This record gives sequence, structure tokens and C-alpha cells, in this order.
Amino acid sequence: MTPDTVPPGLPVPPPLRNDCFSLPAGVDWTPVDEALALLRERLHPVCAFERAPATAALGRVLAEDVIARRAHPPRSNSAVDGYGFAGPVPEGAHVLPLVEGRAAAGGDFAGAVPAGHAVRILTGAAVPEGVDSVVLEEDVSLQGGQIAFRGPLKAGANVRPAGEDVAAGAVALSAGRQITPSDLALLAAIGVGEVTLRKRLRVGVISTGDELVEAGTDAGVGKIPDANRPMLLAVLERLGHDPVDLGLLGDDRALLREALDEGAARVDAIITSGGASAGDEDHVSALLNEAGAMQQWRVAIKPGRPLALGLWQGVPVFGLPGNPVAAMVCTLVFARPALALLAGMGWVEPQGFDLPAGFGKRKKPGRREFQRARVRDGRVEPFASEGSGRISGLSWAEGLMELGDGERHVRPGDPVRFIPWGGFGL
Ligand SMILES: Nc1nc2c(c(=O)[nH]1)N[C@H]1C(S)=C(S)[C@@H](COP(=O)(O)OP(=O)(O)OC[C@H]3O[C@@H](n4cnc5c(N)ncnc54)[C@H](O)[C@@H]3O)O[C@H]1N2
Ligand code: MOO
Repeated sequence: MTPDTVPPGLPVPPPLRNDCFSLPAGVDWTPVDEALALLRERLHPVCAFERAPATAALGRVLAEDVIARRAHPPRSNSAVDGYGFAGPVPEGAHVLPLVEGRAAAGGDFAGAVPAGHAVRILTGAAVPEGVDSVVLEEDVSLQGGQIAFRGPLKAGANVRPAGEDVAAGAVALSAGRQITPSDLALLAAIGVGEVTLRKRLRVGVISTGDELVEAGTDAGVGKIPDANRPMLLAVLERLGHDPVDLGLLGDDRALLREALDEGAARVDAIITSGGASAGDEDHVSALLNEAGAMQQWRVAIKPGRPLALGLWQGVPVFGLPGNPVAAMVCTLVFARPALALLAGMGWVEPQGFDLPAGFGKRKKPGRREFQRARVRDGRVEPFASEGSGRISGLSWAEGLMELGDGERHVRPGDPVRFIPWGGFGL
């Protein structure tokens, strides 16, 4: 990791501990929740702080709470076009003389409105002194210099009090939040033009495998296009990180070592796919092992059993399985919350909901299953195949269906958990 240049006064996060990916001794298949709890406990933010204009903050992570510099709304104002006066008014007919002039948004009404009088007021205009209620213009008849309308009308009717949305000095957005388009409106409204952000987490992506060629090039016989790298780079972009393409490597340990060395100098975390299990050509796990800070995580999950996690020169490496569906599932289930922590967003949970199953299935106990799925007519439909090489199913799907660790006999109509892609931050 390159040392960040941090403006004076802003904190520099400490490095990760060498044992951050170690697993409890004697555990064979680690349940998903335990694996996640370990990551949550051991990882912490690694991205330094920087100041930036609020308008450039979309998708970025707040490093500090944002305090409202002004109230929203700053002054009590009218919610409608109508006539303002001092309320309340009781039931029955009312006739009020109008004062000269009007209150319009951006143009203050000079002076006070005397008791028993009304003033013409437009939506968004600050209510003049002596006014606390507004009657809608559609409910009024105008006769000469007077208005007539029927009560009752409560005091405060159609008036938006100062600070009813956000009080000046209140925490409007909390540290760790990833700025949304709506937040840009809020920041503008509360007078915040500059924010303290975390630098974007730089995440390198490497594909490994002798069978792979660059996407878009002629693969020829015996080769296949590298499908994981474009997918993973795009996922990282969507999650708000800074994706760094570290390339495609054959099953060559020396080259991979070089790429990890080079990558570790440029990025804050590395995601590899392929070579994660313990076979002859599984160089990612072999190398991380050699580095001494690696763990072969055997997580009780389908798909995505082999997962190699380690530190390479202090940089966390997520060695994902090569099968594209497993690579996607492991990225969303494990890498996403881990990267969010590193990026200063805090731990993130996938947001799903239970819907009736549109299918039947018997699931064996002992592992959590994620299947490509979509929702039609309010029911969850799984993809026709569970094969984790079936990339087309990822495109077909609109999210993942999650089946818990235990045994489960799902019958049509039973509730099942569906997590749309958006629930994973995509
Ligand atoms: N004896 C065992 N063999 C395997 C096991 C096992 O438990 N015992 N697990 C299987 C499972 S499950 C998976 S997943 C894979 C994971 O192995 P690796 O991480 O070492 O992945 P590879 O062998 O390199 O590749 C698996 C598969 O995916 C294709 N692949 C790899 N990278 C890409 C890419 N960038 N784009 C498209 N496709 C890719 C690769 O060609 C293979 O077909 O191990 C099983 N074996
Ligand atoms: O991780 Mo493998 O793809 O479970 O099938």
C-alpha cells in the first residue's frame, strides 16, 4: 500500500494486523455467519481522509459526521399559495382586510401584519411578522381589498416551521455514509459546501488461469474469455470503490508473485479469481500460504467453497473461486462487507425480504446456499440450473435467493429470502 499523503490534522489509519484472516483451530467448515463475524471483528478502515466539494461527493464515503450549518427550512414559510394571518380561526365565515403588498419566495414582506388582517403570500415565502397560518387561495373569495373564507383553521395551518426538517447544528449525515443523490440535495439545503471524505478504496482485480484470454479477443480452441475480471471491476465501481485492473495471468507462480508485489504497492486490497482451492495449479492459495499470512477458508456455502484470504505485504487479498457464479456470490457475500469496512463505510448487511416461493426444493443441512433468482408475480423463481459456471443465469437473475444453513424443505408458497442486486449495493 502506498502511504497516502494526508493533509495535516487529518488522521492516518493504522495497518491491518497480520493475523486478520486466521481461523479458529480445529474448525472444518466455517459457517457463513462465523466467517463474516471474523472479518467484521478484524478489519478496520484503511483509507485516509480528504476534503472535497460536496458536489463531487456522489458515491463517496463520509469520514466525519456532517453538521447542518443552517436550519432547513431556515425560516417559517408558507407551504401553499394563499393568504396569511394570525390563527387559529373558529368555525364559521370570516372576512379579513388585506394589507398592501405581498410575501413571495425570495422577496421579504416588509413590516408586520396587524391582528385581524391578512396578507397575500406565495409558496416558500417566509411568513411575515404577525402571521402563523395560511389559508389556501382555492378556499378564498377575494372581494375588493378583503378575503372571505370559512373556518375553522388551526394555528400553524399550511406553515412549515423553521428547522422542522433539520435543525441548525444537528448531525444531518453520519460518518461512514455513502453519499446518494438525495444527500447532495440535503448538503446543499443545510449550507454544507465541503465535506471530509475517505479516499476511495483502491481495489485491484487479477484473473488467473492458463485457459483464459482477454475478453473481446479470439479465444480459439481450448481457451475461454476472462469473464470474471470485467464483472468484478464493474461490481467494485458500483460499490463505490476505485477499481484497478491488475490484469490476466497464466498459472505461473513467479508472474503471479510479481503481480501481487506490484499490485500491493498500488492498491489497498486485491481480488483474485481462480486458483483458490488446493489443486496443483492453485497458485493464489499456494502463494498466500507461502507469505505466511494466508488462510484457506472452507466456508459452508454454495457456491464458493474455496476462498483464500490473506495479507500480501500488508494488503488484504481475497482469493475467490474461479467459477464466475461462485466469484460473484463470494464477492457479494464476503468481499463486499469486508471492503466496505476497509473503505470506512462500516459493516454492511445485504438487504433482502421474504417472499413466497414459486418452486419446491429439498435442501441438505450444513451449508448456506445462494441461488440466482428473480421475482415474478410476487413469487421467487430460481434459475433453472445451480451450475456455478452458468454465467447466463447471473444475467437472467435479478438477485440471489438465500437458503439458511439448516435442512430445509421449501414448498411452493413458503417464504424464502430474496436479496435483489440492489440489496447488495449493486
Ligand atoms: N477436488 C476438488 N475440486 C474442486 C473443488 C473441490 O472442493 N474439490 N471445488 C470446486 C469448486 S466448487 C470450485 S468453485 C472450483 C474453484 O477452484 P479455483 O478457485 O481453483 O478455480 P479454477 O480451478 O481456476 O477455475 C474454476 C472454473 O472457473 C473457470 N474460470 C476461472 N477463472 C475464470 C474467469 N476469469 N472467467 C471465466 N471463467 C473462469 C475455470 O475455467 C474453471 O472452469 O474448484 C472446483 N474443483
Ligand atoms: O464454489 Mo464452487 O462454484 O461452489 O461451485
